[in-house]
Amino acid sequence: MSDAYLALEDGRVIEARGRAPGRTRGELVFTTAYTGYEESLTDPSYEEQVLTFSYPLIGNYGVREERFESDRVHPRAAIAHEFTEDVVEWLHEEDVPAIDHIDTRELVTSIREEGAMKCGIAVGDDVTPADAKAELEQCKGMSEHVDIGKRVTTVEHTTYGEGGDVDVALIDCGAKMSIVESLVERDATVHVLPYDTTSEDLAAVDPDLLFISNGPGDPANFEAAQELVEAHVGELPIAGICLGQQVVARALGGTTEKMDFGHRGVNQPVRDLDSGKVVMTTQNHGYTVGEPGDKLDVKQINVNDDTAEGLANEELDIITRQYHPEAHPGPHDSLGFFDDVLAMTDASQHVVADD
Ligand SMILES: NC(=O)CC[C@H](N)C(=O)O
Repeated sequence: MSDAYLALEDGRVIEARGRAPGRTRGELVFTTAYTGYEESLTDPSYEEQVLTFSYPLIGNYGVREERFESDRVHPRAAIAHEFTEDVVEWLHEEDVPAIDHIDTRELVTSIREEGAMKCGIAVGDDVTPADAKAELEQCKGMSEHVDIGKRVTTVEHTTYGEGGDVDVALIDCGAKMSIVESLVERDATVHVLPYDTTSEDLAAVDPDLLFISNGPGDPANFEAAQELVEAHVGELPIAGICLGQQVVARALGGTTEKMDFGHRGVNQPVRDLDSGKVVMTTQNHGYTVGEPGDKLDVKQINVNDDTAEGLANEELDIITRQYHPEAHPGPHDSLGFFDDVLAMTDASQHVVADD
């Protein structure tokens, strides 16, 4: 008998050691990041997912709030080969089930071979394999979480960096705090606005730049953000990170598709097609832009699988990234993205589209 079970969509039930109790379900994914567990666990893009760490020891440098990317833990459960007491205590307080003493190498291989899959987890003194299976049966696919934006967005307009040089409207589809900080550090005033902000709401802010944030789930479920991009393209410079890139692409006639197991880690190589330069990037996504549409050019690609990592339209003042240039966690290679984005707000550079 064990005190923790993980039921997988492929029919297996795996025994583990229970570290934080509870019963839950979600899409089982993995990250290869070897640092940054505080940032990953508080990244809103992990909402409705169960996060497996492929790095075997998680928690070796403690838990500090100043590293958090949001005010709570977002994955529904966490899995590692070994969690330290610090992390276990934190997940316990946050009511997030955690399991370890599990063969994560084998689990990650299964996800790579079979794709991200639904799972159910049951942790506690009296749990049985049937409890984990019952959770699995109730697990929805990612795209079925149509209201996912509501659970991760700000409720009201919040301003950071008052009195800055430019006003950025950041549509919060589940934004990481370090995106806000990266802009404020560069003297922007950041208006964090709800995911369902309308054009009328945006007019009240009168921003110099429209920025669509990262966020969880299927970009097709962020219709309001897509409509904002459609309404303001050519009139405002537009930027996007991760889900933001996907939303911008969809708004301009592009398509998005689900990947088999996604990209999650801090060493994803990306090639810039103009310069030929390769940078290491932080990533966390399960969807990707398929066709960019005829208004956007693919400017950067993933070295491993050629998927679109950066899109742009210089005349319309649009730049997006599939990866996370804010680098929390991860390498600082692409922090210059924020300078490029803010440079678009320079009126002398901004050409208004005439179609
Ligand atoms: N980090 C993100 O913004 C993730 C984007 C989207 N939810 C995906 O999984 O592809």
